[in-house]
Amino acid sequence: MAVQINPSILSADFARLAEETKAVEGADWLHVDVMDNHFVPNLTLGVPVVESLARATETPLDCHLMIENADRWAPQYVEAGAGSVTFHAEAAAAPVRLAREIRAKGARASMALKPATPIEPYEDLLPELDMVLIMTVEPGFGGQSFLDIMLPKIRRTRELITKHGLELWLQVDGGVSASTIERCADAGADVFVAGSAVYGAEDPAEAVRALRAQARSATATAAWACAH
Ligand SMILES: O=C(CO)[C@@H](O)[C@H](O)COP(=O)(O)O
Ligand SMILES: [Co+2]
Repeated sequence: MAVQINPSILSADFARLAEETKAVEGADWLHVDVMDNHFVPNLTLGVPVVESLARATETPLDCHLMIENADRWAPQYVEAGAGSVTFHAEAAAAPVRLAREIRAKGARASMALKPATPIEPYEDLLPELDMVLIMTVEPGFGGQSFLDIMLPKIRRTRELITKHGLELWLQVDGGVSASTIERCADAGADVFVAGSAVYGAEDPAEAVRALRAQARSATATAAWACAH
């Protein structure tokens, strides 16, 4: 099973974003946290910055929208150049219509769940998606501690993906580091967002390689992956 490591530029230096994208060359995707100070109590960046980032790097952009009114805004991030757009289930009025619109515009469609939102009500939506994001912290800030009470939700989500024979990716985001990534991989995650663990490291590109190696070896012995 392929694993992917997506550094979050939330932990990068926002005054040097173009250079910071180069510091993680070799990463699978660049994770871009969009926050509107309404859905979460923090404000980051919007469409114009995503347009500039898309021009500045060849690494595809994985935009994580922590914003209200996702139905209105998410398609604009595809137009801005994102290769994957994640909206929050809690912020989308019509998630099926939105996922179809994102795909029709040419990007991967992904849905995120806050820690208190269960996956089960969304089981029937999974075929409409390319990725599910299980938040392993409360969204809003980098550098928080990993919530290991989310591991059962990661396992249940992986079981649903397997049960329906789907190809969708399972992303985890929040507190993912050398000390937590193996538990996430063992539970069923295959796409790992890491902000402080990558940009806080002396050599961010080396941190990406090390996290990938750890995730790969944990996946190799994980029951969910061996059953494939
Ligand atoms: O979406 C978010 C936070 O809301 C994340 O993408 C963080 O940016 C991850 O940062 P670390 O927890 O890895 O430092
Ligand atoms: Co994020």
